[in-house]
Amino acid sequence: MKIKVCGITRKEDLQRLVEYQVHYAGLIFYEKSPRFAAPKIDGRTVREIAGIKKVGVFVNALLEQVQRTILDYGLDMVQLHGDETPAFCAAIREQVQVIKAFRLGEDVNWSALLAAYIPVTDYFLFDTEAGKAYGGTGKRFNWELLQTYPYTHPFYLSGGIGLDETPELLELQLPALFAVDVNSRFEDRPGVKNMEKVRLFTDQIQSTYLK
Ligand SMILES: O=C(O)c1ccccc1NCC(=O)[C@H](O)[C@H](O)COP(=O)(O)O
Repeated sequence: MKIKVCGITRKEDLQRLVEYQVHYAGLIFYEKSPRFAAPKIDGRTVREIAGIKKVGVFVNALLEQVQRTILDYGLDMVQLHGDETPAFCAAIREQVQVIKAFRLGEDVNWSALLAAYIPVTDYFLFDTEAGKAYGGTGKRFNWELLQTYPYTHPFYLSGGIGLDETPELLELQLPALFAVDVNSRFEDRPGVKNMEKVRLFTDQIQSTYLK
């Protein structure tokens, strides 16, 4: 299982993720997020750090803004966390791989939600529906829903995952589960990661799954 740590705003945290062999670092380019990366870490700093895939997270951004940020920050992937259309995903996918995020609650109609996005994305990400918030809420959704996921299209599991969830996470038998995405449960404050918690988590995941 791959690991993504989202909400990175500091060079030192990004460097530590490389050291811990985390696969993906998420940088949030949504100005209403307390983890908005742009004012805190610049493109050159991010581009110069190798050894980890950088994922830019956007919420209903303009195509040109996403395209410009991909180049400025050397993004490997884009995660679309708002109400982006399949056509928008397809346009971004001409440049980099695309993760489309969906927020889940108690129930889901998988085909109505996802079918149109399968041909235009590389991965899905399932996060938690929590009022008007787009992400980073620290809340879990009903993981039982995942037992009914009907596709082979790979997905990231997200939403409220902390160290307490690791045993349950490691027991999940879901063939399409590709990666786990963590964020606010590994912070001292928004945008400042608690790297000791990240290290414990990566050790637990990596000792179970072959990297
Ligand atoms: O984290 C944010 O502030 C955020 C704001 C707006 C859109 C997306 C955002 N985060 C995206 C992520 O991929 C988070 O890791 C995901 O929502 C899970 O967060 P958490 O429940 O805190 O683990």
